[in-house]
Amino acid sequence: MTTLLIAGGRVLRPDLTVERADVLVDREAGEILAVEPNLAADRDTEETLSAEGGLVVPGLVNAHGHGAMTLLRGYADDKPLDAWLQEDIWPVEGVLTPEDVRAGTDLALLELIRSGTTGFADMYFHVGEVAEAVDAAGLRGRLGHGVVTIGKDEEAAQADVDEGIEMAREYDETADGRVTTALMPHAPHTVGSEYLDQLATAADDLGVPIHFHLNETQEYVDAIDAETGQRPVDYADDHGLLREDTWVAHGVHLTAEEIGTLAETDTSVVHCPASNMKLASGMAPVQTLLDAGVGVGLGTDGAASNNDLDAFDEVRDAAMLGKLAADDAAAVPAEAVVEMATAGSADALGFDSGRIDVGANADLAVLDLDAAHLTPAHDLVSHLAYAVRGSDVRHTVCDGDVLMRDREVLTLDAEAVRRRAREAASAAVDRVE
Ligand SMILES: N[C@@H](CCSC[C@H]1O[C@@H](n2cnc3c(=O)[nH]cnc32)[C@H](O)[C@@H]1O)C(=O)O
Ligand SMILES: [Zn+2]
Repeated sequence: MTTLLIAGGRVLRPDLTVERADVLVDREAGEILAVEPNLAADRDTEETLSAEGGLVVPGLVNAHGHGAMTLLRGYADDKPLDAWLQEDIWPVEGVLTPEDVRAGTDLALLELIRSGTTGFADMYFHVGEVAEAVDAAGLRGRLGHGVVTIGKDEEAAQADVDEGIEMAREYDETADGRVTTALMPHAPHTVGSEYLDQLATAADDLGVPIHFHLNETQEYVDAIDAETGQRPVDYADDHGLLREDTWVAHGVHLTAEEIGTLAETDTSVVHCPASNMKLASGMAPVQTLLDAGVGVGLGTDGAASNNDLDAFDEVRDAAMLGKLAADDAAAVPAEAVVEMATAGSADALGFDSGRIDVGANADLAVLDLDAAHLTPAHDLVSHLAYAVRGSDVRHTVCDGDVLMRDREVLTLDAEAVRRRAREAASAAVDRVE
């Protein structure tokens, strides 16, 4: 066994207390071996990371996004969801090559590592490229092909469903278990009902979870109502999409009955506050979801509706918007948002991560607390919720491997990644214009 020691700092524990402790990691198993004060390096210790003056936190988990949309960051802003997708985003996505998706995903992974995110969910296409990128960059990803059948003839629709199933089969449990998959119908109204049934059956066959956009805008809710006369949650439930391992994105426009059904079926909801604000989709009832016992995680959504992948921004936005939505400054407190971005998102994705504890995945980040905007330090959980930024991350570790040391990313050539993404983005835009 070889070990990695993270020494000299304070540690955020699963109960959100902070203690002085070192963290010892089994590199081969990718697991945390010990969390105790004064652990010394021994002959098994290959590497020591300094956490002096810092705080060791679980690597954040970004539970909803579209990685390669980094290529479209700043390409089209200030529009509502439907117009933005149909007029701007989908035309460019239509010309993206597998190499483009690789370049955009690499850029996303670079940004995630640099801001202390170690686990994420990705709904996109050319999933083979995404899986290879995640394997090489060293993060943990739950990946899927976003299936859309609306507006396609039967052959094309079936081909998209088949691709979703094939990708989930091919890449599940690859990259030493860091890459897992899910079946990802884009949304209840963009995938035909017979195809939803096929995907639900495939999820049983393959033993993988289901993920989709749910009740993101009033228009999305109205589309299902017009088609079926049902609320989308009932419709999704009738098609067997709501399960203990299902996680849905957004959940902005939900009735009390729908929230009850999500709780009963153990479906997790991933809140994406920045995307919801930017597209004016609405305010998710986050405190009501928490009160109902629904598992809640956090996501950035794609970089084109955010416009960055810094999960610490999302944590702060979730607390702010949660209070506004509940009209109550005590709603969605600091502890709740920190929990959502760590254990909440990890649980939603089925990762044994999101907690610094013996036996958990060694997915963690070390934050530098030595900064003007983090002074003084009355309460570090408050800082995590309201003041820390992704740029405060000093080291990032996933599965026992160091992905960033002293702000130098070790698994990606940052310069080359940015150059390739710039080139891919401008060539793609040139092809549509
Ligand atoms: N196979 C599909 C692609 C689906 S990937 C997932 C899709 O979700 C889109 N997307 C990004 N953000 C959002 C959102 O907030 N709501 C709904 N869709 C989104 C994204 O642009 C991407 O096209 C096709 O051929 O069109
Ligand atoms: Zn999305």
